[in-house]
Amino acid sequence: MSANDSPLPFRLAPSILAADHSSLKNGLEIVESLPIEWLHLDIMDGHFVPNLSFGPQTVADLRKRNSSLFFDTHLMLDNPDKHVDAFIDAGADLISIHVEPDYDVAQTLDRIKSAGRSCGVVLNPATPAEAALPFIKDVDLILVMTVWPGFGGQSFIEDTLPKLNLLHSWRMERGLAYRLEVDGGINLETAALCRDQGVDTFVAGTAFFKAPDRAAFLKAIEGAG
Ligand SMILES: O=C(CO)[C@@H](O)[C@H](O)COP(=O)(O)O
Repeated sequence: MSANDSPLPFRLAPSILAADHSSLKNGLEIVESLPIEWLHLDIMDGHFVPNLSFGPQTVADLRKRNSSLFFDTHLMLDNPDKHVDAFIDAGADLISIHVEPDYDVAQTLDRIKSAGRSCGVVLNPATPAEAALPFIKDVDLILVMTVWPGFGGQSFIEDTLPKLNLLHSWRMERGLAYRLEVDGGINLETAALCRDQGVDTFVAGTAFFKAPDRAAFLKAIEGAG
């Protein structure tokens, strides 16, 4: 075990954004066919990020399929406070909200927790780790974007690695148990770089859904690093 090993078990969260949107049910079943606990759901508003994806109805419909997957829901919205209740009602297990827009982040995290759901904060590539500091005692997860959010299939930004290291050392020093998650350009090589910084939770869209052998990919990424 290296000094940078996470205290938490590995999780792969395939991003359903990279699945065929004419049948997200099929995407869900692909993930369920493997020993994977988490599913990542990317919600984009076309304002905070330059793309649109899907909304609470889609999350609710996927939830209705009686999936036991943990719905790791990433809100890329200008006004997460206005929409968070809809995602709670839709059955999201964890809701992560960005710290960059102008709204009451602490109050919105409280709403998520009061509904009995897990909560997280998200940092864009240029947002310093310090922006998460006011919330680190209250969150279950910190998500570091390793690409600019909005689109799948982008290249990993290596400048984010020191931020991961800092967020990992803060949780170790303070005895905190938040997960450290990365999202964007994650493949076997970049996952290993992140694992070296203490990351335990890996979102993968393209690398997972386009893998010729997804079971082999899962095994390899679990051992990466
Ligand atoms: O949130 C986002 C993009 O904004 C991500 O979840 C991407 O969907 C990850 O896709 P890949 O980079 O793995 O293709």
